[in-house]
Amino acid sequence: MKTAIITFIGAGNMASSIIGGLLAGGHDASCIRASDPARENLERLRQLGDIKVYQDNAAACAGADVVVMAVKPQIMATALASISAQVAASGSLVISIAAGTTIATMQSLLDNRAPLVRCMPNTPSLVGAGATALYASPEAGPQQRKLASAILGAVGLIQWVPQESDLDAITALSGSGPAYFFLFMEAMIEAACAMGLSRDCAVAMTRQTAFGAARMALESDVDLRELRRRVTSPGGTTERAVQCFEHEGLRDLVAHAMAAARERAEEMGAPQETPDA
Ligand SMILES: NC(=O)C1=CN([C@@H]2O[C@H](COP(=O)(O)OP(=O)(O)OC[C@H]3O[C@@H](n4cnc5c(N)ncnc54)[C@H](O)[C@@H]3O)[C@@H](O)[C@H]2O)C=CC1
Ligand SMILES: O=C(O)[C@@H]1CCC=N1
Repeated sequence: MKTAIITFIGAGNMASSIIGGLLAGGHDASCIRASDPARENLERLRQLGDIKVYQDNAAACAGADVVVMAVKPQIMATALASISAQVAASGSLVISIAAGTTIATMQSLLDNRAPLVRCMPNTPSLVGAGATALYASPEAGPQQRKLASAILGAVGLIQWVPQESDLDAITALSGSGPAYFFLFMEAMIEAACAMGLSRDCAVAMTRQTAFGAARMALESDVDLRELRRRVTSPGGTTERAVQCFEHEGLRDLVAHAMAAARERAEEMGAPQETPDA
């Protein structure tokens, strides 16, 4: 089977991580294209491999098997308009990684029944440890779903979801999730410094603890509750801290914060009201 020609519209952080993953997985660099108005971003991408770079979105899409939309949501309408003719002519699969922009919005902007995949990756894709959920429009066939799996699977775990609205919950979970863990780590570091530890020591110990806990959560054959139980000696220090978290409403707080994130994802996906003339 011939190597798929994949065009990235937008050459920022997420595009660069996915391209890095594709190249590391052996995808032929000459079959990867990226288009961005910012020349310095294209130059940065060229350091990853000998990919083709463009400052003209339409030219970058001609003959592409897949077009990955990796621009900010507010740029999406302009960017899709710039490629709609080429996408229609080539029958390209369009994959969007933008938060909020729905399949219906994209299809209306592309002005055809283009096969589409919408997905929600996260920033750990930058280190090959991403978690991406995907949803396909009915027009996308099995081969195109397989291609999308291969592209996003190059930077970590992938999970197909059965309905588009699931992506809003995924955004609240794994899309925004890295920030929740960073916030918790920041709070631990601040508490440790307040106890008199040096900042360097607090940062090093917090980072390694997060890394070790994440590895155990991924690699252990027991569930999270059992892993937690094994740290918690009866009558000991962990028990005291966990009681404090439970009594002071950590679970409710997490549920509340994730509901707020999902609500925002839904707002971003809602059709924009046009002001009365
Ligand atoms: N940062 C995150 O945690 C996550 C971001 N996303 C989504 O990924 C998308 C990209 O995010 P980043 O890579 O972080 O943004 P970024 O700002 O690093 O990259 C966007 C790129 O688009 C380029 N651009 C602007 N106008 C353009 C146009 N008309 N045509 C082509 N390129 C254009 C910019 O020059 C920039 O290089 C966003 O839609 C975001 O919602 C999805 C999941 C997680
Ligand atoms: O904060 C945001 O809106 C985007 C989507 C998920 C992560 N960053």
